[in-house]
Amino acid sequence: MELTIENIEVEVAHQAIVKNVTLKVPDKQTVGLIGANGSGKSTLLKSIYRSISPTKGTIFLDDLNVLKSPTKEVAKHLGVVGQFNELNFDLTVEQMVLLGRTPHKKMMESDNLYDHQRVQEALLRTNLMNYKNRSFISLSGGEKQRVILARTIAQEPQVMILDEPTNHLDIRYQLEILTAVKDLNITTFVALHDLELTASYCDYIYALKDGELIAQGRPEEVLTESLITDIFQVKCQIYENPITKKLGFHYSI
Ligand SMILES: Nc1ncnc2c1ncn2[C@@H]1O[C@H](COP(=O)(O)OP(=O)(O)OP(=O)(O)O)[C@@H](O)[C@H]1O
Repeated sequence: MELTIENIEVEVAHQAIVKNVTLKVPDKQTVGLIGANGSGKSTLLKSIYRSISPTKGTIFLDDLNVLKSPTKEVAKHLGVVGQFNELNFDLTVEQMVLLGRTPHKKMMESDNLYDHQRVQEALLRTNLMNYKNRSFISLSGGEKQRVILARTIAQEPQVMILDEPTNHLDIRYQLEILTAVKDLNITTFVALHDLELTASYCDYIYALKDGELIAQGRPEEVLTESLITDIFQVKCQIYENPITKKLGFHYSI
């Protein structure tokens, strides 16, 4: 399923935060979104999953008009791993992951064997089998992040949006989470701060500055020393990592 965003503008308090953004995430590709703090990444992602209404523009999942379709219809196809995962009420990890099945259920329909199988598979993929009876609010930030990913996997979306999914995660889980997402082999649009992870996991990258897209292309095309200096206001040297053979970055001020 392809995600197509055209001419999206988002204003907050009469100020343009996202300015005329047009982009595409092709079927089964992993596309990254990079930009400094405050550049508008979360706001753009929120407009896709309808947590914020854009003032202008269109968003399509293939030919499904996201901004004009019922939320439940969109949720059958679009999964989200957002930045903040706090709850005011408590659920076990397993119950939390089971919530991912909600878009596929009719009102009052009970959970069936297929739903429970999806939950078990999601718990396995995120290494959470031993946590399934734990209370969600007692978990660490990184554990919560993995539960939210498991919930999204159980949802079986064809398109996934992730806003800084590696926040709170130690190195092992950063790699595990991104690998788990990649293994789903679905259309993925992900905001990331870590440029090495971005370079190794993304097929294509968009760079946002002050709400505008200023570059796009394959990682080695977009991640240049001058672009990184422009976006993040740091000096940067790029090298080939001798072990991974992928892009490595050295920063200084
Ligand atoms: N509800 C709001 N009211 C006022 N300003 C807002 C609101 N939401 C976002 N902004 C502002 O919009 C800008 C973009 O914020 P956004 O969260 O999209 O940035 P970001 O690129 O995701 O940043 P980060 O990397 O820090 O997560 C920021 O300057 C932020 O302060």
